[in-house]
Amino acid sequence: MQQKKKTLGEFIIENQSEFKFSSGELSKLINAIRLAAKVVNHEVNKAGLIDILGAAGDTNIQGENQQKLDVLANERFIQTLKNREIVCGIASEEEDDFIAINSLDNQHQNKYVVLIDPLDGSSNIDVNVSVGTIFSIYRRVTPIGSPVTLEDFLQPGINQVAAGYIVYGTSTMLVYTTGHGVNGFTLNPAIGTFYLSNPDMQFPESGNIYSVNEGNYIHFPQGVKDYIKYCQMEEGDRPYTSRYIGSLVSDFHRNMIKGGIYMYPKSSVNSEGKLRLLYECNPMAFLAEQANGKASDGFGRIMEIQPTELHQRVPFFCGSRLMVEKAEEFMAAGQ
Ligand SMILES: O=P(O)(O)OC[C@H]1O[C@](O)(COP(=O)(O)O)[C@@H](O)[C@@H]1O
Ligand SMILES: [Mg+2]
Ligand SMILES: [Mg+2]
Repeated sequence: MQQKKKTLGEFIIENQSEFKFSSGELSKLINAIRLAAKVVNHEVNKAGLIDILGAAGDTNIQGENQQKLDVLANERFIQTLKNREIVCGIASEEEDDFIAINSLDNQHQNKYVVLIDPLDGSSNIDVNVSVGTIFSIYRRVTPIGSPVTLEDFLQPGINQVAAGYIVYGTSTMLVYTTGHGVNGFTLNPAIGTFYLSNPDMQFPESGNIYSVNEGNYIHFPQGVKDYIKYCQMEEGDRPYTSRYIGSLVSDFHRNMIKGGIYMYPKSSVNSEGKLRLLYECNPMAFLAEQANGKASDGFGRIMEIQPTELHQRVPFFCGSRLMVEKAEEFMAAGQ
């Protein structure tokens, strides 16, 4: 049965023709991400057996204690991409600044930059709850042949050429889009091959799951408080069910399959929310929109925000279209 399913490698080649004047560079890049995903998956799976649990002892530019697995996943993805000389720059949650890839012999000839959240859901690493990796790919805006600059990274989400995530859960899946729908691939760990298990993934237009850290409730804007109350009221198809894993990738993945909304609003303690625009919100927004879902900062489209900083945060509302629109209504009313 599985053999009939297309492998990720086959899918990448078959879909290369979707890109006009394709040089195969994007295919090579997605292949490199596939490889790094398998390497990190292998490490994640044996987390309890080798010394990669717990804090690494440093803090990243977000002021967060880096977990050993944050650092390891960061190194694996960066090394895999560097070794293949297919990107001209990388930005990561775990790196203060972007990394310019200037290998001498190719004279800055590569046209893509990659932004990654190497390990998403870090608070869940030590407790064996599913975590993930998030990636976002842009074509550079500075001329090929010149060194990459910050400008190449500070692009609005609408410019993404590809985005995706890997979820290291009960099974390991790689889910991505190149602007032609969203497809999910499940890893067969026995042979190390990703198979197309979830073609053309779609958010149900609405659902009955809401995902938010209600521990922050008293700090939320009135609009969010009112929307949460709306979700909990006995009326129509409500109350909804509250599900919050604390890993954006896993909460998003579940809501895409079952229908639901994920929220990380701003609050009186996090003035811009917690999630990072460039390597968390934009890639998930691209996937959501490609799967008929919606992604907003509570008032407008995430992918139209013009970034100003590499690690900037934005409020995030993402999921089934009708649920995000309802949340936006409450945000507008709560102003
Ligand atoms: O513990 P909180 O404040 O609810 O935050 C959980 C959120 O923070 C994150 O862990 C942030 O991502 P990182 O783990 O990559 O820093 C999201 O995955 C998750 O949804
Ligand atoms: Mg994250
Ligand atoms: Mg992270």
